[in-house]
Amino acid sequence: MTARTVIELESVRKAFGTGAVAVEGLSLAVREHEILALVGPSGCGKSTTLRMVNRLVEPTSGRILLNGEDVTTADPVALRRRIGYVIQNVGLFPHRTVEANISTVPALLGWDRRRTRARVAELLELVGLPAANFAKRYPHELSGGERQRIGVARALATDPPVLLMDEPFGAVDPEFRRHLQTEFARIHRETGTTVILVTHDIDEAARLGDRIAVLSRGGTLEQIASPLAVLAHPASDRVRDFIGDGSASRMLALAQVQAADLESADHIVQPAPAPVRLGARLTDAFEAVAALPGSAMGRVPVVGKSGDVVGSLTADGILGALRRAADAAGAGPDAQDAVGGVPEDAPGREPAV
Ligand SMILES: Nc1ncnc2c1ncn2[C@@H]1O[C@H](COP(=O)(O)OP(=O)(O)OP(=O)(O)O)[C@@H](O)[C@H]1O
Repeated sequence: MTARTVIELESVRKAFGTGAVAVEGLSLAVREHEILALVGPSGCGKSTTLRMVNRLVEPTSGRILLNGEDVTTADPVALRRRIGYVIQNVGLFPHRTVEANISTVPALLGWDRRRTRARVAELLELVGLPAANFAKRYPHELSGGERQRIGVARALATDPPVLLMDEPFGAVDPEFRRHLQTEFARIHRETGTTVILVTHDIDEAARLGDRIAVLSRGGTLEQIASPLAVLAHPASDRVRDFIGDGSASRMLALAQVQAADLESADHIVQPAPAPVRLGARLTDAFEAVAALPGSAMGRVPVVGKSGDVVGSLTADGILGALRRAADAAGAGPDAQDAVGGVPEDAPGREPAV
């Protein structure tokens, strides 16, 4: 089945008055419910691309369609109410409470108090900041991470079908950033909103993105594919340079232990070491094998859903699994989607957060 396209950019170009061409002939399609991570080096046109979707920036030429409708002919205010927007440092109104901040768009739409209050409570619950503790606070009474989550709640207030996020976790320290990414992956699973996420961080893109679009200078699309396909088969030297080192460890975090990677359970030395689950991330399997005592002969048992041992795994098996995942990513439908086009549905995967 082919996923529905929600946002489509057709040969979009943006030249600023200064003569700077931020985006040149960019075509890409964003599928319903996916997180498309837009990555690339500083100044390659990521933010400009995002801001053209909600008309904070007007394209010089080309078309941008939202559910098949040309956004350049839509009323910009009405358009922005249908598209949530989250930026670094959030931009909460400092003199308004959390509740009032989240209620901004519902108030503009004339929602009554009861409906608005119920929605605020629901959203605060969703982002893990219960209304009883947080609704009446002011932004300066929150940590940076809490403000960021309020920004997400505010952007989701009227349940927009599309969410644009520009470096949403950029302002928080790396450890908490990881936590917010995990939280956001959960929120996304619950809401199913279609998301374009701008980030310069390939790890964030690989963790959160269903697909990654890699741009190079001048808003040129180098590759659009699943995280595994981008890591295993970079489409150009520019993509390779952008990804840098560490692809193998990133791929370990994305690929899973599958039945095809297992050897017989007969070779497991007794007493059996703690098992790894079928479907676990290869990173977890790798750590389990690395932590084995010498007596285990480098082999961990693997259990299925019911907890029964279904086979065993060694370091060689993990390498084989990594190769299989890389090959599958290269052969998958997304691999053909090197530049533009509307690829077929990718197989669903659990976020690697
Ligand atoms: N309002 C503007 N006027 C003139 N040039 C601009 C304007 N906004 C962006 N640019 C230029 O367009 C190019 C793309 O900028 P953009 O902010 O979209 O890049 P980016 O990939 O989001 O960068 P970063 O990762 O550093 O935020 C840059 O060369 C930038 O200087």
